[in-house]
Amino acid sequence: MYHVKEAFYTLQGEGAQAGRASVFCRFSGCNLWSGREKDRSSAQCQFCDTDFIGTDGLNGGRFHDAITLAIYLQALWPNTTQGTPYIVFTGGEPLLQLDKALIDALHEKGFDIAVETNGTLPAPEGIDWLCVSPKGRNPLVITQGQELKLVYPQDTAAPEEFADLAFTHFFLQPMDSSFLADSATVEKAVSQTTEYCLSHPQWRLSMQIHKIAGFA
Ligand SMILES: C[S@@+](CC[C@H](N)C(=O)[O-])C[C@H]1O[C@@H](n2cnc3c(N)ncnc32)[C@H](O)[C@@H]1O
Ligand SMILES: Nc1nc2[nH]cc(C(=O)O)c2c(=O)[nH]1
Ligand code: SF4
Ligand SMILES: [Mg+2]
Repeated sequence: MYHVKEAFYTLQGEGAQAGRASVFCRFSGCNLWSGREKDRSSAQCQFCDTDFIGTDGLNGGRFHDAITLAIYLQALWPNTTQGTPYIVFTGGEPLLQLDKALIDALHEKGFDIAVETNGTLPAPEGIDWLCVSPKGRNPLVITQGQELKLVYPQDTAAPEEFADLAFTHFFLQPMDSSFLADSATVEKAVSQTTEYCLSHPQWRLSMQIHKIAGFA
């Protein structure tokens, strides 16, 4: 059984594929936070910007098997022959649920498959675009992929710790803390990130363009 918080068609807002038309499938649940505000300060990941509890979001629900979910997700892609269909699995932590059966079912329908993961769980085979976003001291079990996208700054996860891993692209994404009780300003995180990228040209700035442009 797959638990999906929400699913929708939008533009990828982050990283090297930013601007690309994508079906997003947000799985429910995460291994680094319960998703409840009362648990945030004791969670292994404390700056999450996402509601991933339950199945009550747009197009959310429980899906019994891979074929049923793949048909449901395919219907969110427009009826066109233009471009390669692209799906992004996120969450919550998608690697708690994404499996080979669902990957195979979507490949069969012509999709390229992207995953946004915290990198602490093993990935099934067949993912076309793997984006790992380390969280504090939580050890990575995935140390290679297409994209390493670090939220910056994090006290306990400096870019230098990840710079030698086998990723094609290295991004720093300013921490959005606007929703946190003791929020530092987002502008400060953006300027710190900018400074870091200017002095360490291996890294590129990833702005969350969906938040700037105001789409999902
Ligand atoms: C909500 S997470 C879900 C996927 C996975 N659990 C992960 O952490 O990568 C999706 C992306 O948003 C990023 N993100 C989460 N909270 C953020 C924040 N407050 N500011 C900037 N990016 C954030 C994550 O690092 C990740 O790259
Ligand atoms: N447009 C858009 N792009 C995104 N890239 C990563 C997202 C995520 O929440 O994983 C996300 C999201 O929620 N919306
Ligand atoms: S690991 Fe990802 S989904 Fe889980 S709490 Fe952190 S940012 Fe949110
Ligand atoms: Mg998001």
